[in-house]
Amino acid sequence: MASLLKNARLIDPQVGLDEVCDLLIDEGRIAAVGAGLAAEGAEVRDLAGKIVVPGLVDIHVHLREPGQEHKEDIASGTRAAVRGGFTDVCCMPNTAPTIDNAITLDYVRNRAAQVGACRVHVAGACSKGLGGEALSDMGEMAAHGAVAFTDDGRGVQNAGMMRRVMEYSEPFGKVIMSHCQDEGLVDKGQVNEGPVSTRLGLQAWPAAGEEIQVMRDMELSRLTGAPIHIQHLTTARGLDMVRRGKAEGTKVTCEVTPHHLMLADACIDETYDTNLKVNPPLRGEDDRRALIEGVADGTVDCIVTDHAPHAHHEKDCEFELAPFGMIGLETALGAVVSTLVEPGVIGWARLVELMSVRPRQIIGIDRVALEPGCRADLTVIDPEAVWTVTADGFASKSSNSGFIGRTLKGRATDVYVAGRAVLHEGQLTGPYAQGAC
Ligand SMILES: NC(=O)N[C@@H](CC(=O)O)C(=O)O
Ligand SMILES: [Zn+2]
Ligand SMILES: [Zn+2]
Repeated sequence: MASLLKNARLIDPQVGLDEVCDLLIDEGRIAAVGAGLAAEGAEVRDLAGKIVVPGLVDIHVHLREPGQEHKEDIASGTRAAVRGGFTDVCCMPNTAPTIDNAITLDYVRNRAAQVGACRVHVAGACSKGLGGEALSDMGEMAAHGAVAFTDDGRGVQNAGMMRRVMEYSEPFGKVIMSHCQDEGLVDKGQVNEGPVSTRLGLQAWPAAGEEIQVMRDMELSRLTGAPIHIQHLTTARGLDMVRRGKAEGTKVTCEVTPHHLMLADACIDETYDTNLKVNPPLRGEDDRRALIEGVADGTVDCIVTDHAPHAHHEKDCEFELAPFGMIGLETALGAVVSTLVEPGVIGWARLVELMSVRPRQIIGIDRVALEPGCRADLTVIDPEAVWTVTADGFASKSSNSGFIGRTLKGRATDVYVAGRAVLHEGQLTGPYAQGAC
């Protein structure tokens, strides 16, 4: 059945749209956009006060399937994504077994087509078992639908190996995503190296442990011609390197997470809250502010959650023993609206670029715009919704969020995938997007 969304503020910088009008969905596509639309037989929804944007896309999530389904699985992770307002996610290959071959990749894509609540794109590994030594089956994975390659969870340690990854993958036209971490420098670092690591008496994870690989991978991109996407960038200097690289024409893009934009290492003081143990670590206040500037000035290409679920018993231990990572799918939009849009750091159009337009471009999936003919993958946002994050309120199997107890403004109320409401007035509906991608 056709759906007519009336009186919403439609925002899409791709087509220069920011106005209150109507949008008609028919047969999975946008049929019309304009004022005073009518459609016989259509379900009519009054969305006065709401914002409608091209569906949000998170290109860095960990769905944990196969192998770690006690933390998350494709069904629960994509439900969390939809609750957070996302129509698409791109999942990382650090599963068990690693997604480093076409068979495991097929498994994830087929499973997502059966139980996924939204579209699922898959990043394959660069190296076998994330070992950093032997190339993965990149060609076969590209042929079977991988959208990117990354050893996320680990940095590729050997520069020669990273060069081979870039050279080998280049003909497949897939972006290499880089988790920048020099293991020699970082060693068993737990928190950012600085006053906080000293105060807490925890082993330090220095900024240089990240920046050295940011610089190295941009140089290797220049050498090979392969595009490089810097994952979860956290430092002011790293951001400057990307800024300069872009000015020089390097094929570099970068992402930041809501937690690195909103939280700093000082938050860990006294609490030793293991939910704040993430990789890369929460940095100092100066780095945090620099990242916000990078988001505002266009250096940062996109915002991703790095949704990294871990079970309660795994995080409920000494800081040093806890795994790195926090969940983020269900809090990302509220965190971005509260930290960036509400204070006027960015406007809504820039949010759409950061969370919808650029992510699609980086992983090379179809453009979605608010114009007739486009696929109706849409997110409806209540910009005035004020809500408090609670440990028992997640659709995710895990609740290791660093935002628990915080009050956020802005929340997705409805999500359409191919014209189907997979989230309706805040409720997950199912049936899910079959055969997604
Ligand atoms: N970010 C994290 O702290 N953890 C991620 C790995 C990663 O993204 O590097 C995980 O898989 O748990
Ligand atoms: Zn990572
Ligand atoms: Zn990650």
